[in-house]
Amino acid sequence: MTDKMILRALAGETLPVPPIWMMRQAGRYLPEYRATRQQAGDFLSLCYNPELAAEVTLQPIRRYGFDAAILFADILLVPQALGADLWFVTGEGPRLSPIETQSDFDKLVPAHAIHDHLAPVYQTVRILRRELPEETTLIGFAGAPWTVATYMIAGRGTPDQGPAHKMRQEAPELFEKLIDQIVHATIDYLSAQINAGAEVVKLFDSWAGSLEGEAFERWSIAPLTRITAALKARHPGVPVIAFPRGAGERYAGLHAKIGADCIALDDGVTATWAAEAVQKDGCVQGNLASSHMVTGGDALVQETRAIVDAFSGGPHIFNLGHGITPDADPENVHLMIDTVRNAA
Ligand SMILES: Cc1c2[nH]c(c1CCC(=O)O)Cc1[nH]c(c(CCC(=O)O)c1C)Cc1[nH]c(c(CCC(=O)O)c1C)Cc1[nH]c(c(C)c1CCC(=O)O)C2
Repeated sequence: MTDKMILRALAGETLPVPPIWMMRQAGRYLPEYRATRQQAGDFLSLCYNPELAAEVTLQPIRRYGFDAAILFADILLVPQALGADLWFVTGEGPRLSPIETQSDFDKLVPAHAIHDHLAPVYQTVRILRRELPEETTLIGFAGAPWTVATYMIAGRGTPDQGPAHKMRQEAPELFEKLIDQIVHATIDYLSAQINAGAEVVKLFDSWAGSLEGEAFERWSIAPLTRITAALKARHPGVPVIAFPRGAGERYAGLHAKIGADCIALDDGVTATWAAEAVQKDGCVQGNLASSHMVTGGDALVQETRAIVDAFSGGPHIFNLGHGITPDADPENVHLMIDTVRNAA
């Protein structure tokens, strides 16, 4: 039996104090992150510099003693490894060469050919397994196919994922080929992260909520299920966390459908509802609104306690409902952690 709290929760154990980590815990709200990012030059150079990527991964562990570290990288490294151009525009976000036609798609490399490009990421994982404290779990991750496809098709972030919705409706064969390619690349990528030392993997489907009805099942849940099944076949015993953000009531039943060990919840659902509807099937992660990391105070303490309390009857990993934002106050993170660890 492992001593690592995150692995115990993922195995279905109800713990007296939930383990805790935070999405985007290595990020711009931390002065030490901003300093290392500047040393690297820019965000992508930081992602591909194993020593510095490991350093920023470790910073929030040193500062806060979280129970898990998440590999520092980005979901858009996979499209880049598949052959898309990728760059970040300061203050605006990512830009990629868009996939609009069959001939754009034909220029991508095969899924198995991504590893040379992604080798620095695997090296970051190896460094982290050496450097992390014994009690800290290392989480690897990738974007889910639907979310990754929304960026590849539009060539940027979009408010409504319009271009991807248009392609799935108007060029379904091309869209399906693209999803398939990302499914295969993601299986290989996460498998390589696990071989390098990742102990848990998480799939981020940040835009799952924009899919409705049958499309949600087909383009969010089915790819998550395929990836999870393939990873379970190759790496039995390595837990998978699935995060179909914005699923709302459709979070119910997802453990069984996806075959995931844990379902990560955003703050669009209440903890009391999710304890009944989702946690009854297995471990849940979440779901404090990240705005509390900006505003702090009594509201943060009350809401943190309410979430810990609602999920206290089953396996739970405390987290935010989405990533911490650059305007967050690092002191509020201490307040959240102290509240979680003293609330039980
Ligand atoms: C959609 C998405 C992306 N990246 C990611 C998602 C899915 C989760 C989510 O919905 O937030 C996931 C991600 N991005 C990053 C991580 C590292 C691990 C972590 O600390 O959580 C993870 C897990 C680092 C990052 N990825 C990015 C930053 C900020 C870059 C910087 O330092 O300037 C970090 C720390 C940049 C990024 N990367 C992406 C966008 C849209 C942006 C720009 C928006 C922004 O600036 O916050 C794509």
